[in-house]
Amino acid sequence: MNALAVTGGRVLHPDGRVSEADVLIDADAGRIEAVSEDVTTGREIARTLDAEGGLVMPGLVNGHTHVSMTLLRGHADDKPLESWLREDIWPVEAELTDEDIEVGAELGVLEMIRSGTTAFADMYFSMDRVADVVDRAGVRARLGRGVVAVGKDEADARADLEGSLEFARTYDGAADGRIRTAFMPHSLTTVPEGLLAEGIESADEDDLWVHLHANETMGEVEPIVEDHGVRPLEYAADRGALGPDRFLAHGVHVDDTEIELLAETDTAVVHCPASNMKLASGIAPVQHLREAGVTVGIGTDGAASNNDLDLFGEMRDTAMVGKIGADDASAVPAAAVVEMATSDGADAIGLPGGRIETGAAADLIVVDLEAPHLTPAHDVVSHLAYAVRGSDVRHTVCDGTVLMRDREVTTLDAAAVMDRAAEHAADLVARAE
Ligand SMILES: N[C@@H](CCSC[C@H]1O[C@@H](n2cnc3c(=O)[nH]cnc32)[C@H](O)[C@@H]1O)C(=O)O
Ligand SMILES: [Zn+2]
Repeated sequence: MNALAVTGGRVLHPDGRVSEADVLIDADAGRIEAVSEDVTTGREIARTLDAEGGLVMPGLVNGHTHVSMTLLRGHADDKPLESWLREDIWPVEAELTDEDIEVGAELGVLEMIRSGTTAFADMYFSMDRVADVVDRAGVRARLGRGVVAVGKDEADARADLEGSLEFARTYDGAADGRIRTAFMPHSLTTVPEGLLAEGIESADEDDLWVHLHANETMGEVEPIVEDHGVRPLEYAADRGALGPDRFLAHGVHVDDTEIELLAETDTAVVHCPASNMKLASGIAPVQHLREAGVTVGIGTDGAASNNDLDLFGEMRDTAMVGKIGADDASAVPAAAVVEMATSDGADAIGLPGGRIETGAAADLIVVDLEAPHLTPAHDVVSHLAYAVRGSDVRHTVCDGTVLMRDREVTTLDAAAVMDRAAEHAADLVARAE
């Protein structure tokens, strides 16, 4: 066995307990072999990661993003979804080249590795380039090409749809299985009903997952109710968009019947609190969704509506806005938020990881707990939800491979990635003006 040992720290167990333990990893198999005190005794250990003064926990799962949008970080702020997309984002996205997308994905993945995210779900264009970055950087991802029909003629919209299915078929299982895919219609209002139903039927024939934005703003809910006389998620269910191998981003404006429908169909929701606050979309009923038995993950959404990809910030936002939304300070407690960012997130997007236990995927991080803002440590789980920042992550491991050691990313050249991204972003915005 090519043994990697994470030693000297405390471990966050799947039941939320924290205890002193080492973690033994089979680096070739990408699997956790043992979680116990002193895993090194009597064993030949090829490499060690020092977790002294730190917490070993599952790598975080960013359940919904558009990773290459890092190039648009800070480009257009302070607007609601519809006008933000149409007036600011889509015109710039029309100028994106394949290389821009690759460079933006490198920047986003670099940021995620440095803030403890080991898996993410991504919807964007030129996804072969994003897949290449995921492969090189060593993270795990569920990737899909977004389908948008608005502003396109029938032939172009159909080509977009075929492209999404084709990408999903071709790349599922790539990067030694670290890449999984999905058919990704953008939303219920940007893809017409015929195309939506047809695309989902084709996806089902090939056992592909499905991911879309749903019930993000009232502006998306109202036209569906007006045109079809049903709530958006009833409309979605009738077109095959709900089920255990599907997940929705946002789910902000969902009523009781829709929450029931999500639970019955075992459809997961990825909550994106920062994006929902920044675009003033509304407050998702996270406590209510969880109580109804819906699997809820957490996502940053794109960097243009966040504006970072730090899932620790997102955990804090999830707890805070969850309480305001429920008008109850005991709603969405720290432990729930940690679950949503780890095991529930992994389940929501259907990737391995999210648990530190024997037999689980070796996707884990070490969080440094020795810092003023983390002192005293009455309750480590509380710190994870409320006080830890992405910059407190010391090491990041995915699929048994060390992606960051002592804050040094090993799979990407951080300085070069940042330079290239800044240059491409400036050119991109200049072209669009
Ligand atoms: N093939 C499609 C690409 C769609 S990718 C996904 C899209 O989602 C957009 N997006 C980013 N954040 C959000 C959000 O919060 N809600 C809805 N769409 C978003 C993003 O800008 C991108 O255009 C096309 O030809 O247009
Ligand atoms: Zn989105």
